[in-house]
Amino acid sequence: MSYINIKNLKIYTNEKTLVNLSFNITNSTALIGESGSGKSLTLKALLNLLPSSMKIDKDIDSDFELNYDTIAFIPQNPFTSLSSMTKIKNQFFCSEEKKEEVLKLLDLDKSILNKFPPQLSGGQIQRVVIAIALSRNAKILLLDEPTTALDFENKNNIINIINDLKKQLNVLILFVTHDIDSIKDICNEIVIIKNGKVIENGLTNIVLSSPKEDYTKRLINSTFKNKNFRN
Ligand SMILES: Nc1ncnc2c1ncn2[C@@H]1O[C@H](COP(=O)(O)OP(=O)(O)OP(=O)(O)O)[C@@H](O)[C@H]1O
Repeated sequence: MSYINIKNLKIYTNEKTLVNLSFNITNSTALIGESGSGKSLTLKALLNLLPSSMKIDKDIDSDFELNYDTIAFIPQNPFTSLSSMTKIKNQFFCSEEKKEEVLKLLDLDKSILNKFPPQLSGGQIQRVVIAIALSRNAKILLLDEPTTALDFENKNNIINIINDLKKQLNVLILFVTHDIDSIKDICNEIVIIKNGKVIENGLTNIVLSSPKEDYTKRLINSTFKNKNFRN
């Protein structure tokens, strides 16, 4: 299995430090925090997409180069990452065999290749975006709140699919969300952040069953409340 060791990541402007943290991704890591805690900036730093007004100091060790080919980014709103006027088959850049192989992994029928994105459901679009990412043989999936825009059924589908992929493929996962419920079965490690700093981290089942910090307890409780509300 590959690894990414974020020894230090500091993101700052002339006025203040927004993110200053370190954590490892050795299998599947969830990055959890309330709004404004620095989740998106951390992802953008890994993708080299920070705005030019921000400065960055980073010391990252990994056993592969982090670039467009090795990082697959699954955005919060997958609709924006496909071209709506282009058939799905023309949004892949790989062999026909590879297309069929990744569609199968994502439980998508190959008839989808001849459709345009607006003809698909939100859950199908999400899976197509992941299929395209996997067709590039990415080594890490960066998932930015991938369940937020989905309804309850599609959300469960995508969680099951990510879980299956994790078992079948040798791919690292960094799953960013404020919804702890969606990661508890996927990510073996959890990193809780607040104001750009790590508050608590460790194995998911341990942190969730005996959180040390009040902030973590609050996040867990709010997830629990939301779950009751949704059901
Ligand atoms: N372009 C920017 N210029 C200045 N500050 C910014 C900029 N983008 C984000 N910030 C600040 O950096 C901090 C972290 O923001 P970030 O978007 O990473 O939070 P987040 O955890 O992803 O929140 P959310 O869950 O709401 O998406 C916040 O205080 C935010 O106001």
